[in-house]
Amino acid sequence: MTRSSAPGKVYLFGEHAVVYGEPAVPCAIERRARVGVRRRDDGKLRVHAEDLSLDGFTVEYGGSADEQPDVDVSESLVTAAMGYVDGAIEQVRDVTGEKTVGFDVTIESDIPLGAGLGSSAAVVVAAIDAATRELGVELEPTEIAERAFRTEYEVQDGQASRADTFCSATGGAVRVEGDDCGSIEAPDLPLVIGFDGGAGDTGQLVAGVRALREEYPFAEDTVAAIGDVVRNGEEALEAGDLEEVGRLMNFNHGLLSALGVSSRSLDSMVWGARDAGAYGAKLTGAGGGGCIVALDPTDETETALSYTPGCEETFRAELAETGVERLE
Ligand SMILES: Nc1ncnc2c1ncn2[C@@H]1O[C@H](COP(=O)(O)OP(=O)(O)OP(=O)(O)O)[C@@H](O)[C@H]1O
Ligand SMILES: C[C@@](O)(CCO)CC(=O)[O-]
Ligand SMILES: [Mg+2]
Repeated sequence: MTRSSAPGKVYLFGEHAVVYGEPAVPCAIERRARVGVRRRDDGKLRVHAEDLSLDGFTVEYGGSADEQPDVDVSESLVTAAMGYVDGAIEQVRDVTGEKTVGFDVTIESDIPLGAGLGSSAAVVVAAIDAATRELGVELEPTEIAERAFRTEYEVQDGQASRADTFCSATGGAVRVEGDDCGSIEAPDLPLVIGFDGGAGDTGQLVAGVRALREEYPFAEDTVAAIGDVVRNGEEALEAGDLEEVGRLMNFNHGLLSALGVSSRSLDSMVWGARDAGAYGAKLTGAGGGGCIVALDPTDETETALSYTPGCEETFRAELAETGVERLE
């Protein structure tokens, strides 16, 4: 068994707009997905996902596409989970040249699914690293990031940025603009997360923004305005000016809301954090439901969020300095 882990992330700035070439600044956090793999020579893929339903589930299939997995959980859950794992294994087969190899795959994760914390990227990055190493191939984090991006790109129907996968593979705070990806220095960030217990489907939310951009020219301007906010945010980060970073996060949330990707519970958590004195707060990731991220060095935001209707869980997030990590 070869195992790797990879972290989730929050966006300080720039989700959605990054899909259209604007810059974004995501930041890896200490919540990880761990993926263990063992080679199989019958070409089959057997996936055990501990956290995908209450009791987890196992699905085994292989060979031809008409061979349906035999499991007793909903088909949509299986399809969703298999898309990412399948895509990751396809990349592994491609890069190692072992076109017909199969795997037993076990996924454990403490990143909530579809909540804007990059669970999909973490699973794909950890799976690619573990499965290539199981076959005796060691990839650099940047190569893993590139392969993981291709997987997200396919699952999200040809609309994805490199931000989540690069951040998960390399760790730390990063800046992504098109195919230009790099690490940046960030000041100590007092990150507080609020989670509404819900989820959004990244592919669908990205498609919604795309439709809006096609229908209204000013939605294109909204996306460009997010780019301006990000560039200002980078300067504020460089200057270590957390108050300004917070103000720009607020601005960014308003623009995401205009693009239709916020929700009642996300807005109410954002306002809960602001009222508690956070420097700023915004939704993180694709939106639709899931998590907000706020900046607050005091305990006030966490306390306020724990009483905010719609907030199910609140916790402080630490920056993950390490991206993909080899466990054994
Ligand atoms: N623990 C897990 N086990 C199996 N599959 C998982 C797990 N965590 C995430 N996934 C896969 O990732 C999908 C969620 O990815 P999606 O991109 O919609 O949300 P996210 O990555 O959590 O949030 P965002 O992209 O907004 O940051 C799940 O439907 C599932 O296919
Ligand atoms: C919404 C989005 O910008 C971030 C999802 O975490 C999509 C992407 O970058 O691929
Ligand atoms: Mg995702």
